[in-house]
Amino acid sequence: MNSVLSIESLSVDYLAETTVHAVREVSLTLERGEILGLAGESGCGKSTLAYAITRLLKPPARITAGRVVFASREGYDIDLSSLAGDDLRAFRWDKIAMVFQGAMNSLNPVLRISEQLEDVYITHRPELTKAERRSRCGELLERVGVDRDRLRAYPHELSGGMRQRVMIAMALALEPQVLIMDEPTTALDVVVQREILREITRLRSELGFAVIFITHDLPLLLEISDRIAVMRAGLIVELDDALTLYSKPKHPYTKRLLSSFPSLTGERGGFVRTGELSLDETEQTVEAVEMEIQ
Ligand SMILES: Nc1ncnc2c1ncn2[C@@H]1O[C@H](COP(=O)(O)OP(=O)(O)OP(=O)(O)O)[C@@H](O)[C@H]1O
Repeated sequence: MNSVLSIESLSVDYLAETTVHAVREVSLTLERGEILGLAGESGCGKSTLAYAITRLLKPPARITAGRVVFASREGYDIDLSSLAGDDLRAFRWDKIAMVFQGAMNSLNPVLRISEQLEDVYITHRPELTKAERRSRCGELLERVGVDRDRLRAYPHELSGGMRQRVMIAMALALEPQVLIMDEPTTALDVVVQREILREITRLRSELGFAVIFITHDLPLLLEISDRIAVMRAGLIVELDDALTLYSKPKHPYTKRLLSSFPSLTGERGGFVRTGELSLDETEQTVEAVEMEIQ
């Protein structure tokens, strides 16, 4: 096993009027380069887990037990609870980056894309010259499928899909080893969503980072994930490779979740059963939707 992240018996409470046990003794290992899907209905604790991993939780949330350990490529372990302040901020961008659902709306409206991307390098790679920064920003944008001449654009001049790609570019700027994506494409239309997902799976093969991909959209997870964890009421109730989870679900809740997506039981679920992420199939789906739109 070659894991990059170990989550060990992690528990998170919200100390509100009544205490909510949002995450309960969750243990997970993320393998280097894998896409791990995290599925479950609204309120089951997916986002809380993501925030807890990256130590972005704010009161009234509190980690009450457990730890998260990052295994560097160089062979040393970092217990995230030992980091604070600047070290934690640097770690977050450098090693583990996050993309949220509404991320595209967090671009600064009065700054050009180039300035916002360059800022990442000014802060985290101060040794780079201006010319090196410029060229890296151009490469970054092209990597996520956006033309480098869009560097001069302001956020409002880009579509939602493009802005979300810019956010993904920004998350990848320092070549992190783990990318946590919480509903990163939910706000986008289906065609754009498909294109971005394809980009993410391609970049993962190219750059070798691991992904924790969070969504309530189980069919989508079955397509893109190597393994899937099903979460319910703060607990991981089942964790298996995507095909086994689909074809031989063990937990009654997983069965119920699967049966709540008719597309998985009808003909269109066929591609999932092959166990392969077929880009042709994805293409067909995109084409079908494009036809519908016309
Ligand atoms: N600030 C808060 N104060 C109190 N309880 C909270 C707070 N934030 C979340 N919770 C509770 O914690 C539980 C887990 O919420 P969380 O947002 O992590 O779930 P989720 O699976 O990500 O849901 P969604 O898919 O809707 O984002 C829920 O019961 C929620 O009501």
